[in-house]
Amino acid sequence: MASAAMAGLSAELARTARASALLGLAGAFGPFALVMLTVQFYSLVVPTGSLSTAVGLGAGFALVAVAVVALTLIRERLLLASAERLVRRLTARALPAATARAAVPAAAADQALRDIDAVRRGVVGPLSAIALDAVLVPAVLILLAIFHWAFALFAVAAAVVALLLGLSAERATREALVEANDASARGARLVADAARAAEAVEAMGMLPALVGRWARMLARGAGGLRRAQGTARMAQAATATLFGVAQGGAVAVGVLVIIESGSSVGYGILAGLLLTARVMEPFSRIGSQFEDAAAARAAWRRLDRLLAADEAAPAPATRAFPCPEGRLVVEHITLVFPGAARPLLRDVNLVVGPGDVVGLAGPPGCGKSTLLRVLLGLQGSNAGEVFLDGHATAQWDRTDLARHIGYLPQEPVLAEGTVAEAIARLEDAPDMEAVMEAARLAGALRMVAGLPQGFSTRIGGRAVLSMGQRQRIALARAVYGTPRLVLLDEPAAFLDAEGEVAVAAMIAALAAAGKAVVFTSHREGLLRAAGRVMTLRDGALAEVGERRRLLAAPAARRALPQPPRRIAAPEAT
Ligand SMILES: Nc1ncnc2c1ncn2[C@@H]1O[C@H](COP(=O)(O)OP(=O)(O)OP(=O)(O)O)[C@@H](O)[C@H]1O
Repeated sequence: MASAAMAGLSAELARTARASALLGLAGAFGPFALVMLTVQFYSLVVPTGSLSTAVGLGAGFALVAVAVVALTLIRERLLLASAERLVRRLTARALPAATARAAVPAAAADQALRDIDAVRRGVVGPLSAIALDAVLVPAVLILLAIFHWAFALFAVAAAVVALLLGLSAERATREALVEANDASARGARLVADAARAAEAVEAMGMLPALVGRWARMLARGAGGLRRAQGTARMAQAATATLFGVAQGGAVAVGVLVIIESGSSVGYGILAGLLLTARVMEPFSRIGSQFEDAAAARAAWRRLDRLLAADEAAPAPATRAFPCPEGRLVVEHITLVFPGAARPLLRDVNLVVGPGDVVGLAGPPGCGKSTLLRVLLGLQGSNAGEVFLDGHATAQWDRTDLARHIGYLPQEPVLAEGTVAEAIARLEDAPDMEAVMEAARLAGALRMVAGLPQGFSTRIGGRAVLSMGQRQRIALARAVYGTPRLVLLDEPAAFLDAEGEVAVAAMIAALAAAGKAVVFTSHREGLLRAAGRVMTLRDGALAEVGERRRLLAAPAARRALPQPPRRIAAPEAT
């Protein structure tokens, strides 16, 4: 299944290839002229010893050489510009598609970027140069025919043999090389995942098992790869031999031409030699490029599959909407992950008005984080819709919607930069007053003040922050600016009791300021900060009754009428 995006890119590449080929044809007059000048040198200067003719021919030679270099440079520029455009457009399409669909977005994005690079190398690498040089062949053949039809015929035969050799070797190695490349991409994904959990891998002795898996994955493609590489090398050696034989053959043809025409003109042989080499040259280079070609082809296929899946579930056209209140309405959301036996979310309905605080509880894996991702529009659903102030979030332009939303993901990953930049959502010139206000609200001011350079401390590199410190900065980022809807996934997961109190205070302050707040938590203490507590059970969202909530609170439990205490009878002996 070819994606429309890749079909469009491939049509654009074809246009670039045609333009480059035309430039190449124009450039073909260069080698043509160079051969003619070389031949003239032998026929005019060698017998007469005329210095002025030699100088004139030398000047002509230099002029033509400069023109050839200029044309080659223009062609290279054209290819580079085209590759750059291709990379830009592919990145803009493939990166969001990869991260939106993958279970581990960072690894998927990494793979997509590596694939884009492999495609780029395919466009600007030696393979495209060979293809473009091959378009010169007809021009050189015409030139050969001018000397003698026998040269042209011989060169055509030699080129056809070289081409057949290259194509059959390519066909024999193609699948194995593409498969090996896919296996290596899967192995790279495994390593990327492992690197993210490097400490757990080492601490729990999982390294040998991981290395074993990786080796098995590579071994699956290795047999085919070895055979393919063997075939490719043989084809390369055969082409090199053919190249040598063709050179000798051109001399033989030249000799035959001289004998047949009865002339003693030696320059015919020279021209034949030079031009036959020119015809054979692009074909002789094919053999060494199979692996790069397979890597580019495999990368292109993976990107094509990714974009085709993205196009099968197209993102609707979006626009900006006003968000004066921040009223969240969730209607009949149902979500079934592909391959799952049951829906993770089943007809979920929820209304969160300005100043409302909803706590989401439920056992691990029941779908709390996924529901938050659906509310954010990061995860689609099979049915139902999410509205903010009456506008479907699916139709909302993401950048515009993001201004009205604060989000704390479960894993507080922070981008490289200063603490202030991280809180200000990577704005180039953060509004320090707003940054400090967000940090104050998130209870992070004291912690940031204790960092070596306060808000200017760089995150990443050697400045390693604890999970708790990162979570506080990520909380400040969530409330930075003027979000109307704040969604927090386990906001106190990495904090101590004092931190939990600070988060509860932050939630209360957000509610007092009229923000709609939804947060997930396993902590009963924090859930008490919610006006309503909902649980997800078997995909259905239900409100926890007031009495059960109070029962969960130790202070309130004492205030409630207690059921008569039953004293356990001693066990019968
Ligand atoms: N993109 C996805 N594709 C397939 N399954 C997924 C995807 N994302 C999440 N799941 C599955 O959905 C289930 C719910 O995950 P989720 O993280 O929403 O649970 P949770 O209630 O937040 O759990 P916890 O309390 O442990 O954080 C899990 O079994 C998870 O594997």
